Amino acid sequence: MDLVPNLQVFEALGGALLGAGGRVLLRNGGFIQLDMELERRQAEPVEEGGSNKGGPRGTKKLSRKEHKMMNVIAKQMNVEISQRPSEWAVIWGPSLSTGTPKRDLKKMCDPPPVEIRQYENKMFSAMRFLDPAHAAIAKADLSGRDFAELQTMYVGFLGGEPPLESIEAASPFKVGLPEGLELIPEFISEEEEENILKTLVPEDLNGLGQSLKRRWVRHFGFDFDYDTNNVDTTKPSAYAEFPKCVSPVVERLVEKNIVRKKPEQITLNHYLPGQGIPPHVDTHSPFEEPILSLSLKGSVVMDFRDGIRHSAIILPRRSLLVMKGESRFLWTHGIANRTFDVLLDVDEGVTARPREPRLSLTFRLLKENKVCNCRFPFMCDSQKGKITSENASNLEDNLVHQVYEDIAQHFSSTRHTPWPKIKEFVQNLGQSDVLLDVGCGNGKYLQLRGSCCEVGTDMSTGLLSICRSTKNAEVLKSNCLMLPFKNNTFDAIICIAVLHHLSTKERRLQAVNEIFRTLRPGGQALIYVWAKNQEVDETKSVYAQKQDVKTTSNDLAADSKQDILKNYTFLPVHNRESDFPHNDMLVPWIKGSTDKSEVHHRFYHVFNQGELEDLILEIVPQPSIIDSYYDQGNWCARFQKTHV
Ligand SMILES: O=C(O)CCC(=O)C(=O)O
Ligand SMILES: [Fe+2]
Ligand SMILES: [Zn+2]
Repeated sequence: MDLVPNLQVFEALGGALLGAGGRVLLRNGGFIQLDMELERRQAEPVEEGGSNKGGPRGTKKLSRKEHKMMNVIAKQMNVEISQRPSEWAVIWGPSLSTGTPKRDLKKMCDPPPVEIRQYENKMFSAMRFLDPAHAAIAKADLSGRDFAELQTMYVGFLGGEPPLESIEAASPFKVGLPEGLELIPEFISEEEEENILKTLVPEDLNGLGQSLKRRWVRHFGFDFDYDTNNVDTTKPSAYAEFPKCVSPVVERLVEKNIVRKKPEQITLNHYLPGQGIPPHVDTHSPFEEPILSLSLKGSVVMDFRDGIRHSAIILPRRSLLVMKGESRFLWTHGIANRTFDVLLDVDEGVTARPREPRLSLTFRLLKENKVCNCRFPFMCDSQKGKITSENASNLEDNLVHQVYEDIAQHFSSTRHTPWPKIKEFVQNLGQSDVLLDVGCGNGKYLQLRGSCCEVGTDMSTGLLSICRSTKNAEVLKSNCLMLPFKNNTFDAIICIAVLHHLSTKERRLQAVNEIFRTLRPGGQALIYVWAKNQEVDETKSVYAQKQDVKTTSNDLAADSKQDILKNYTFLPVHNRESDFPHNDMLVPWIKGSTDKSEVHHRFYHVFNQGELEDLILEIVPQPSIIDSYYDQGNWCARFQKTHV
């Protein structure tokens, strides 16, 4: 019997999704711990009758652990565990969470189960055998064995029937098709596909494409700029001509009236298993509807989301996806970074299917007037409200200052540990150096040097009183745009996680100017701001790793404490599943326990790489930046005021 099933999937898991500590990235962006006991187990001596690899473990230990696992499963399934063999058994390990197809699970048992049920985001599968004796054999064979080196399998018997598989979990259309979406199967023939794949092989396009974090892209007609999410129509792409192999496709699009004119722009995306594209809406103003995506080489599940609605749609190879109406302008579309998809198979029911490499061609039609008049103003770059110098101060009052008043206690309770590099900066100052902390919050960077002269400023009265009561710190209420200090006062200034709450560039410059003005010549300042990019070298920041509650721009007002948000529907709400798609966003703060939690939204301007340095260099004469780096989701810069 094959005891290491589906190695391929697991290798892929290990390569792409297995994070530190044996964590597996879930489809919803969270993590599950693959085997919390792995390290402990390996350190333990092997009991009699057990081996550390492959074979069943010491029976006593096994049964204790197994008992625990079965209790967990029983609770989740709402089915009793039976001590005696029964026709239904449950196995911990191979499951939808590990991307194990049912056929692989069948192969592990001899005799095989006649039915398998799997559940989304669950680490177990239920198996029905023809005879309870077969279930007993499966338990004897599999319980306590390693599953592809990653975890131990446990098997138990069920006292009743397990829940039915939820069709919801993997239905191609969880909530039905988004309005305006159409999928045309077999839009191109196998020969046409082969012809395109022969010409557009990513490896052959040396230097012509762009390697993005999670996929490889190349543009035809006009380049697509991922910073602005727009095309520059004044500059045709270096490869303006469409390749000949796509001509039949373009002609067919017009012939079949799918488009009213020939598309002017094509984006080629190439995805390896584990890769994807973050949820997004193609910017409205540059492109008219429809937007088209042709799938080649491999199939994939594409997720459409509209606030709380989610529709997962299988895109078979050679099919054409046509996005019009709501599906074009309102719903986001994206492909999760995973090595397998969970889907509903006619024969197998809910099951996992390993991903294959996939190539897609997105066809877009340029809009002549570059103005969109769609019905979804809050999703529309043409109709969105804007942050202006007139409303910026109000916006910060409502979406920053007021929020920190409301969450002061809870916020402070989550902010204990000083970050090492900031602590180091402060502790390297001389005993007589005077330090200013602009936006000091609960004062976690104050008094790291014993009783030195330090001043903190903040806009939150709540946080300032925490500074006073817990540290007896010298703090005062003041806006970083207008520091109440004379020129050239401080030996050092820190400004941590403050500038990203300012809503226009002018105001961010003003704050840097205030830091520069109050710093003495020769003094140094350290600034931290939140980065748009929350993942560097495949490592997510602590923020990006946490699971979030469901909040989207559309149910904004619904579960938020802030009535005022109606005035700011043009600001999208970030959800942690994806990178920040925009620089200016609302970030939810969840206050309280899960069932009685309140959601507060704070305004953030997240910084692009290099943006902080550029800001500093507009104010501070060169050479001044001594150090700049990325630290846990933040861009950081240290500069010195040169002697004048
Ligand atoms: O790969 C796909 O089918 C989608 C690509 C896409 O959404 C895009 O390029 O904007
Ligand atoms: Fe797109
Ligand atoms: Zn629009």
